[in-house]
Amino acid sequence: MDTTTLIVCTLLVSLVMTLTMAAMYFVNREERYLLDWMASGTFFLLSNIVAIFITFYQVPIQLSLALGNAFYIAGHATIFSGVYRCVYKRSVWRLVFGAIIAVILLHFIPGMTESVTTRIITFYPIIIALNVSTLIALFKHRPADIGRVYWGLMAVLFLFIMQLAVRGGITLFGSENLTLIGDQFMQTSGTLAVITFLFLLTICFTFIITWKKELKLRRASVTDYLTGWLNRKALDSIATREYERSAREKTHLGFVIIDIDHFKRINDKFGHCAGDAALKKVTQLAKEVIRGYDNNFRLGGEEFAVLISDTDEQEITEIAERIRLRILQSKINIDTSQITLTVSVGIALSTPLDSSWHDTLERADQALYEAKRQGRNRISSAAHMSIEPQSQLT
Ligand SMILES: Nc1nc2c(ncn2[C@@H]2O[C@H](COP(=O)(O)OP(=O)(O)OP(=O)(O)O)[C@@H](O)[C@H]2O)c(=O)[nH]1
Repeated sequence: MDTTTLIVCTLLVSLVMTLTMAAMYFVNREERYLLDWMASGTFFLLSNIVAIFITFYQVPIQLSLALGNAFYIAGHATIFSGVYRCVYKRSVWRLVFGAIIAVILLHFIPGMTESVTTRIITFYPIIIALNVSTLIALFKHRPADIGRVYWGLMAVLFLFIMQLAVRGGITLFGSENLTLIGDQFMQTSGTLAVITFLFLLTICFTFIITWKKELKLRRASVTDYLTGWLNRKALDSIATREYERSAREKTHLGFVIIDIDHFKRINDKFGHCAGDAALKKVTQLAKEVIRGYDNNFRLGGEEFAVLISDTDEQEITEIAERIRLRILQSKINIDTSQITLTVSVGIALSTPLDSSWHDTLERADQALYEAKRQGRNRISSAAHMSIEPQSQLT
């Protein structure tokens, strides 16, 4: 393939990458790493525009090469900065500017403009280092739900690094006098590798953003927007799963149901918005004393539940008491006032008589109403009440 066709093909793929990232950013404004990847496509595009100028016009060769290579390496640096921002929420644009300036300055070293081999030996390690850094950043950051999404991008980066290493090795250790065919082969294979790389990068980036969006939607569909606690839909699937596990492992599943006392008075006195803020604060306080792996749900209104797996009466009572005391001992700011809220708590453990988790929850609910009946701001346990599981009642 002739040089011009290759450059035009690379230019078009860079353009597609830039426009795809721009379109993605247009509909996902909060995902700012898309701007880095859009900049990456733009840098690759600019490096190809410079290559076209070098091919067709009499331009100052040293400056053109410096700019072309600086843009090309900036393209790789912004892939890294986008990935870094995507997984660590931090920008590394200083590195991008540093790379651009370093590459431009390196072109003023004597011999750099004249020798392709010197340029390959100088710049390949920089490109490899940037892509290895991207790979490491992805590899080190693998939260369970999203990690899989990065495997495709990691594979593409790995293959690109490998071909760079091989081509760099051939240049370094191969024949000193590259033939014209050898030269053309190196050039053609190198440019085709870049075209494939940019094409696959665009697919991987699009996949990452689409999947992240999908996960966000899935999470939102099971989360209560006000408190951030899980909603009833989530309760259904998580409680079913945990109940079946506890039955299999012959352990107890526990429910702690929390209900804010006299919450209606807060709404009546301070208004619904203040009531919302109080609900948020109460759930934050409770969360501080709930273990990270326990699931917490908003059942509706001012009623909440904590689902505790593999537990016993003593442990569940301690958790309930920690929640009650944390809320009781905290001052909650509403408008200019500071108020203290109390909660009533009902607890229940699953028993062999339960036919499903609904029975356990029902008993915890009845225990809660017992706590209310006894004067509120207290814990009541289904174990100390003679409540039959709902499914046993006729
Ligand atoms: N601000 C706000 N209030 C809510 C929300 N959901 C339910 N409520 C209010 O919570 C109050 C619950 O009142 P009640 O069921 O009478 O219970 P209570 O006043 O807490 O009294 P006890 O539970 O018997 O101690 C009602 O006034 C509801 O309007 C919400 O999302 N935001």
